[in-house]
Amino acid sequence: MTDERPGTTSPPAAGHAPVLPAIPAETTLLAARIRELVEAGVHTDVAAEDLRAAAEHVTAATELLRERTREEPLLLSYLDGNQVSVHNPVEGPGNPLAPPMVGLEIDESGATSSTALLGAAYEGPPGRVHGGWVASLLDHAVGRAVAVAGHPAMTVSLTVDYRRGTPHGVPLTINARFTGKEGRKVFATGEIVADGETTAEASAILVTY
Ligand SMILES: CCCCC/C=C\C/C=C\C/C=C\C/C=C\CCCC(=O)SCCNC(=O)CCNC(=O)[C@H](O)C(C)(C)COP(=O)(O)OP(=O)(O)OC[C@H]1O[C@@H](n2cnc3c(N)ncnc32)[C@H](O)[C@@H]1OP(=O)(O)O
Repeated sequence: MTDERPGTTSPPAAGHAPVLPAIPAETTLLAARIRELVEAGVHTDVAAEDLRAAAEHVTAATELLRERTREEPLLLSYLDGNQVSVHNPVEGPGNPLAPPMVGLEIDESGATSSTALLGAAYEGPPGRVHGGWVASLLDHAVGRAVAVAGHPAMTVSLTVDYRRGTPHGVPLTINARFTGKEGRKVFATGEIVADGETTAEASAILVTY
């Protein structure tokens, strides 16, 4: 498929996702606006006629976006400079589902750290982030950590200990590190810290591909 959007690379060779020199600002902008829409949608208390009017605006936007679509799997569509899909659902700046997880600090021991701020749309228990999303953040973080360590792999086992509620609306720090390798099995741990307290910990087994 040929892509004629400005700022994108030429079409992908088979099996290789093109790397964007820079993610088009409009891609990030649209995802950010949709995130705001979702957050407004779960908080709103406007009258029924206003809900209906808003729904019509959203329908118009959806129809505009559907005018031209891509067919290839999202992970293989575009990668950013860090080799993560622009549309990854955890950190993809172009995916409104992604909170997104941002930044990737790597210390001298290889431990990784990123941040995320999840709004009320991610609520599970009252005032707290849904446990599935807590696990998603940790799954992604351990995947990132083993890739950074030179062993890209897929998670086959993820054990999450929910120590205390992970608050929404509060910046979260997500730490992860590669801890070892045995044949194709790669081991990693992760944790989420909010307000200086660890809210969840994970240990993971991943398998190289
Ligand atoms: C997916 C990425 C593609 C390309 C990405 C490109 C660039 C990426 C760069 C950086 C990445 C950065 C961040 C990552 C971000 C996003 C990626 C998405 C991450 C996920 O979202 S990921 C969560 C979901 N994940 C899955 O969707 C996996 C489903 N799964 C499978 O697709 C198969 O499972 C497979 C193919 C992985 C292995 O299958 P297989 O047939 O090749 O291997 P096999 O079964 O033989 O296992 C080999 C050894 O692992 C042991 N083993 C297996 N399972 C175990 C378990 N549960 N517990 C303990 N040990 C286990 C066996 O006992 C054996 O051990 P031993 O060698 O000692 O005998």
